[in-house]
Amino acid sequence: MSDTKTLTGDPFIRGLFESLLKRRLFYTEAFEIYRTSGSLHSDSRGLFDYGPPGCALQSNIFEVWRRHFVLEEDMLEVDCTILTPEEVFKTSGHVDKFEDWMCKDSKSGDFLRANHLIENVLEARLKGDKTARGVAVDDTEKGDAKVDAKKEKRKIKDIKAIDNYDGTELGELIERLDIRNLDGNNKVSPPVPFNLIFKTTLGPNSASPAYLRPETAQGQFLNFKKLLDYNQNTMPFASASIGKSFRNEISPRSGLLRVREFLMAEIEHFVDPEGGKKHQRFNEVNNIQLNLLDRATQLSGKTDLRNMTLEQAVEKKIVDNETLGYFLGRIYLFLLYIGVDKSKLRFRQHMANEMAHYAADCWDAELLTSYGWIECVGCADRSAYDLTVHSKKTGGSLIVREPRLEPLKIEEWQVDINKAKFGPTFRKDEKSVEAALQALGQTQREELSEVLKENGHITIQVPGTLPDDKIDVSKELVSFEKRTIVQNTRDYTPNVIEPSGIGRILYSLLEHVYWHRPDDVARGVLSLPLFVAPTKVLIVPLSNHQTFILVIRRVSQRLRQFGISCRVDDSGASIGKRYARNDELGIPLGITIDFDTIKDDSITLRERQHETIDNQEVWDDIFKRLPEFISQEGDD
Ligand SMILES: Nc1ncnc2c1ncn2[C@@H]1O[C@H](COP(=O)(O)OP(=O)(O)OP(=O)(O)O)[C@@H](O)[C@H]1O
Repeated sequence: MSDTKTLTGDPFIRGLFESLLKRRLFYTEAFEIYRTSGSLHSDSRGLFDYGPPGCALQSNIFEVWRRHFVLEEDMLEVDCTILTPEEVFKTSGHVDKFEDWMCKDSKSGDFLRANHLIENVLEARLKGDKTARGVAVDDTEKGDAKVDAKKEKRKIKDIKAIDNYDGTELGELIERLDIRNLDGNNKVSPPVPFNLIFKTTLGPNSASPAYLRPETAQGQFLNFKKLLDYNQNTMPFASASIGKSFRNEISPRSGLLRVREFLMAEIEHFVDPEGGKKHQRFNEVNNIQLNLLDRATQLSGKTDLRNMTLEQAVEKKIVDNETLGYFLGRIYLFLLYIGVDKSKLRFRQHMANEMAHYAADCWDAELLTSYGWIECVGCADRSAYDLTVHSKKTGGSLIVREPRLEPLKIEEWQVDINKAKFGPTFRKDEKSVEAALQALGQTQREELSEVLKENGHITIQVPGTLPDDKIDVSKELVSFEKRTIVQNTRDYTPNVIEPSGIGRILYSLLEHVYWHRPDDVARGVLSLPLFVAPTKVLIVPLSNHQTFILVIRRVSQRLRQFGISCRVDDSGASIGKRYARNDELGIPLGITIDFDTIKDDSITLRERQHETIDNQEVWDDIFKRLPEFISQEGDD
């Protein structure tokens, strides 16, 4: 657990905070009554239900996300299917590579994610936690093992090298440092790979394997051509999607931060790879100052943040390009808008070994929580990888064709096929042989034309042909010739910049806005900004007399007509108590209905904190009209 502070500088106590969220039904563990009855296996963890304030908060955050990104940037929103046939995830690489390394506790049978286990044990050892000491460490007491733990921890935690360790490397560390399960100090098995995607089948005959998507991105890539047409063939453009994703996390132990079913909001911004990936609106964010933890700093083993403007970061090539920089700026503005604490936000660049091999650059917006710095939004330059692999696999065109301002003349080696003889010679293999010839690069074509001249035939690789995937093609069937080609159009596969995240933001935001009054530690306050607060107004009547009931009904109806959510607390508790109780729900405004209200329609309006309210004019207008809401005249 990381030692974080609340808004008021008090130590953050996770137990109290989580009890508030559960007590006020922000969320609850799914199937809880089955779990408490003992009839569920512990493997069913990592699944949660949101209650009324959790749902409202989530949908308000989405609403802001939609307005901030989709509407503001004119993005093309899609809602793609979750169930995905195996072919798609085989091509994208998820079936083979979407894996984490897993160990098993030799006694309890618990499964543990190997890299997290090592990180947690080393961190605990460095804090002097005796239960985290394996036998080897006990033997050497303060000696080498502690030094080892320090050295390894720095390498692993700060340089994030461990994210790319393979099973052998993780196994070697576990063995050498005698890493054991923190829960019970039992030895663990050597790590084995575990694929995180949930498998199922489509249709009754189970012959069509499918998966629940672990990200929303692939659906957006597969619809690229249609979206480009919809966008009247204009580049650049972005698609966006909000929806559920599923990952069979090995050990979902960090509450809402690591769950098996979560909401994802992903943007795929398609951009021309030529011209330095400039962004037309970069000037709108270039002065934003970000706290960056760049690759070079991490390589030197440090975690100092570099504060600089986005303009400087892109100029110095710390951030690879303007488009990536633009989205970092937009993510920053979004996070601050919904109430994230600026001092607990940093942007961390991925180390080369953390990124997918095709990624050009990648940054995570990380939020400081009691679980440490948590990746909440990833922002990656995925290059042209996904569109290229899907296009290669299916033959479908996922490219942009643009008219050239000036026709381009180029000399190119062409493949000429003698159609009349080709078919009868290769029969069923005709298409594959032709495809293999057309797939030859310029240099290969030039070399093979020489071979053809000398030997009268060439041998080429054609996958799937007998006996050994190799085919002889004679000079009667094919020839190579260099010709000048005039190109009036330009074809290219766009690169993709992808900001992705959302589920983890909700929990981290709640940690950031949580605090308690000095005299009431058990009762917390959630200082959520007005626009994301689940309920906007608390109505507190001073009496339960019939005349009050009518006024309360009228006020709450009027507020709802305006789309303003409200909640009435007409319990007998004191006003102060009632406000304090509802501060736990993050309600920013309160209306007290008192005896003056009955007499002259006046009300007392309470603002939880004298904070600046976003969109001040709208609220000024509402405040001005509040008396009107409660006046008799407007009564139906
Ligand atoms: N198990 C999860 N629970 C909640 N949100 C998640 C989970 N896994 C990923 N996310 C969210 O999806 C975003 C993109 O996922 P990405 O694939 O980059 O995560 P990751 O690097 O695999 O995460 P980790 O290494 O922590 O497992 C993350 O920034 C995070 O907001």
